[in-house]
Amino acid sequence: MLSVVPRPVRVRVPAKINLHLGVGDLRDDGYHQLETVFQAVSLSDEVTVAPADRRSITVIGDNANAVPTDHTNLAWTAIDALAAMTGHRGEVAVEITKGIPVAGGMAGGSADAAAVLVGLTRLWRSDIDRDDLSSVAAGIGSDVPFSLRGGTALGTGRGEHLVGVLSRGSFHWVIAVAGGGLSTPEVYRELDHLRAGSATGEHRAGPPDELLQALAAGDARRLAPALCNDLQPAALSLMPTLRRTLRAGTEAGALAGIVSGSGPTCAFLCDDADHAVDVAAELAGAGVCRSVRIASGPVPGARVVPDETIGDDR
Ligand SMILES: C[C@@](CO)(OP(=O)(O)O)[C@H](O)COP(=O)(O)OP(=O)(O)OC[C@H]1O[C@@H](n2ccc(N)nc2=O)[C@H](O)[C@@H]1O
Ligand SMILES: Nc1ncnc2c1ncn2[C@@H]1O[C@H](COP(=O)(O)OP(=O)(O)O)[C@@H](O)[C@H]1O
Repeated sequence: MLSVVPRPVRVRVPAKINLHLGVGDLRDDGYHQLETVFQAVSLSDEVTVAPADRRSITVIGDNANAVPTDHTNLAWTAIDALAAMTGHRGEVAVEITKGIPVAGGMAGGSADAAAVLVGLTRLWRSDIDRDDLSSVAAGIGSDVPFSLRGGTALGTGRGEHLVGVLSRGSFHWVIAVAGGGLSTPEVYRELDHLRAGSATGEHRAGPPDELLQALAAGDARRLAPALCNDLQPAALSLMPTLRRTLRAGTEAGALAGIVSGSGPTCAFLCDDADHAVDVAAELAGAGVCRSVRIASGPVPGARVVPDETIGDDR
């Protein structure tokens, strides 16, 4: 009998910035209660899944040698999770092209896991609805459901419970990629440590009401002062050079700068695309980061790339 080998499936998946990251108490399960507003931005990874005799992960692109290719890669966890759900053996070849900074606070590993879930659902012709896929995603990591969904969303719980947020138009960002990475658990631990040692009472983000209104209005000038990240002091404590990066971004004319998630990537909000080009050029000359990128958001979450568009700019 003639058997047809399914064609490889290519998925594009975005990075995220936390526009608001309110960190609450440490829970009994070791996670912190969050209130966060995610925005997916146009830095992306591309992940191809293909049938194979045995499982493999290869990683290419920016800083690829810092990414594991064994069971500690979140893409591997995602294969296990979907294979268990569908009864497949999980023998697939995964190729990841990194465009998202590694260990940068932009959810690069989560993005690859989300991309594998979308790619394998297509490759295996599985009939799984988005809600079920989102539950599988949450079991892999707190940020994975947002990488699936994309757009702009409010995340609660440990970040995995999402509701969409109204966001008008596009926002334009300059992204400063740092020379090294920061470990997410270490940054959360540092925050607990700073909070425990604070004699004057710790600062915690309030509700993101003003930020949500600025998003709905599509008003970057109103959004700028509303950006906030409770993890920022912890990231700055572990990597003090980030203060210079943040200062250089605002001196270069950005409306505001913020550490992205657990860092160390910094994101600078600009008025429009032309303004972002100007700020990026100035920041690149300041020598305060490894590389400078331009991005806009919101963009969609993990999506299969139609064959005819493969090779487009990412
Ligand atoms: C900080 C954030 C902000 O969006 O992203 P990054 O900056 O890392 O991309 C997220 O909370 C990271 O989410 P993610 O990277 O998926 O974390 P997980 O794998 O679920 O958890 C890794 C570890 O981070 C800590 N953690 C994570 C989420 C959370 N709400 N509270 C926590 O304390 C815990 O120590 C946990 O063991
Ligand atoms: N597919 C992946 N891409 C990047 N890093 C990964 C991946 N899978 C596992 N990791 C590990 O996760 C760590 C955090 O990476 P990443 O998800 O990019 O950052 P962050 O958690 O700051 O958003 C990396 O140092 C790496 O060891």
